[in-house]
Amino acid sequence: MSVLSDKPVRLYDTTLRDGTQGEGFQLSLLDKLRIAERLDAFGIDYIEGGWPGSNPKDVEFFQEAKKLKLAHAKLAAFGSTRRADTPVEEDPQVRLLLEAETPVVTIFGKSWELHVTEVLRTTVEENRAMIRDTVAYLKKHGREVVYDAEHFFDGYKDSPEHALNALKAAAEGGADCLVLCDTNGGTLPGEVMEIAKAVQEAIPGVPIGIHTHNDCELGVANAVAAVKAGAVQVQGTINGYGERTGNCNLTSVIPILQLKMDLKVVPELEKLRDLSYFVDDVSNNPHFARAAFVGRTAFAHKGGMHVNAVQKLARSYEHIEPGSVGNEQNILVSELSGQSNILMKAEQLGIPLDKGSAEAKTVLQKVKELENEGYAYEAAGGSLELLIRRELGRYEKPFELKEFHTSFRQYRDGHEPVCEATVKLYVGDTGKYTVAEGHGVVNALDNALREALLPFYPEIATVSLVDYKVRIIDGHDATAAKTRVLIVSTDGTENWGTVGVSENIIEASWIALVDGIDLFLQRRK
Ligand SMILES: CC(=O)SCCNC(=O)CCNC(=O)[C@H](O)C(C)(C)COP(=O)(O)OP(=O)(O)OC[C@H]1O[C@@H](n2cnc3c(N)ncnc32)[C@H](O)[C@@H]1OP(=O)(O)O
Ligand SMILES: CC(=O)C(=O)O
Repeated sequence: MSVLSDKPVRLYDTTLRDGTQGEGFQLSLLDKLRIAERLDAFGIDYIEGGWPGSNPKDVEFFQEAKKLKLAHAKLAAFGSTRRADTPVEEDPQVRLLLEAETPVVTIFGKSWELHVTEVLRTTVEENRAMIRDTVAYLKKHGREVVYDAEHFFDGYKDSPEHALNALKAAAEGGADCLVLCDTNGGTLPGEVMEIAKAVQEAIPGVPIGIHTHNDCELGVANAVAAVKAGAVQVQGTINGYGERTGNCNLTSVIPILQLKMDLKVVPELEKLRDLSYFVDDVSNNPHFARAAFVGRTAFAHKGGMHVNAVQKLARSYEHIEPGSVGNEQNILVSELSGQSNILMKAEQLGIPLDKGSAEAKTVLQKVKELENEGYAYEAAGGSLELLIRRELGRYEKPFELKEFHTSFRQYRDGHEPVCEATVKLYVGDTGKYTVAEGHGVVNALDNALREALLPFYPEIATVSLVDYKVRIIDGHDATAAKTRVLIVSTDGTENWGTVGVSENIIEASWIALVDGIDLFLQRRK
């Protein structure tokens, strides 16, 4: 028995085809092959690799993909029906579909009369013949044929009779699955459910699938509605990449099917977040922090009341156990915190702190005062740690700063401009005064600070800056606007964020910079 036949719902991934129709999502041949391997390892049932009739990369993909050792997934080549008035055996695009030599071929065809007459500019009879002929031809060549009924819901709403007749043509040709597509993404879940049921009554015995787009932010909801109505194949993309606002997000629909609807679709759901990050990384796209299930903030608790509750019982504010999708709980500290947030952060630092203690209240009050001045500790865990350490007497000053100075020199002879910084500090009784240049003022300050500290703390050579962000915070009550600088430092193993706020951008940068080094030295102690 096929591994797939055990599954209540099969997952059909089109990241490599419809995903690449999305703006900003491009994949090289190697990227496609790597993603295909990962999708297979994760337990995706069908991987649509591309459209061989579209470009040489997709032709090559199917050649190269033959060398992949896929353990579970079936590869699908995607294309359209034959063109109007062209015999199917003479259609070059259909020939390329066969030459891809995949076990599965997916073709799309028109369901909406408007598209038949206005876009294809042919008759409804010829459209049905195009669908029937192409499916039958591919079946004759031994392929499993998935039929994507483009614009099915719009077509059905316009004329149920026409849309069903077009779909029947695919069933007559022998299609293995009829996939109802919400191509323009404008259909609502109730409509999807109703129409999916009507299709099964009109064409009994042929499995149906669902392919949705996210134009109304309903891609996932519509796929779930179709499954509830009997669909057994769900098409979508990892992280919802795809044309316009994207496709049904498999990264959301998979945990919904598995955890909420009790339909086991993948063997190791806890690998979901890694897969999501992998596809972002390979396509060089930033991770979407607020993504459901897999986003960085999906289980981040900020409000004091919530943190208090999750400390007692995680599920009081978590709809699933974060680890079940490979994610984790994150407690944020901010002006919205209560003592519970501070206690949890202190516990993570290994510092015992009691609720109601003077120390807990002092730290909380300090955080709220500083956030009111413009500090933001959410992304600056390093500065927060320093604040807690200082307030709780777990801090030893590694150096005493006396002064710093920066300059920017622009030459008139075409010489590159130069940024220079000086730093004067003391480590114990020993004073140090250094001068350094840099590509910018912050870089020059960073260089001068390191040069001053290196003789005392050679280990800071491993620390470098990985991110620098500036934000202007509005002035209020007749105060001037302030600058908030967030810096992320790394020692190659761990990253930590620090924050500085001042009316002066250089001073704000300096505060964040010094905190970054200071924290590293505190932790070493
Ligand atoms: C809903 C979907 O996502 S379907 C997938 C859409 N994806 C893509 O379009 C990406 C890949 N596309 C391509 O690389 C190119 O568009 C190609 C190679 C397929 C076609 O390129 P060209 O031959 O230059 O045609 P062009 O793209 O300008 O127009 C598409 C043609 O296909 C025809 N066509 C559209 N849908 C279908 C269909 N289901 N069956 C047959 N022909 C179709 C159109 O009528 C049009 O032909 P016409 O201008 O003679 O009327
Ligand atoms: C087939 C397809 O990609 C669509 O209808 O959106």
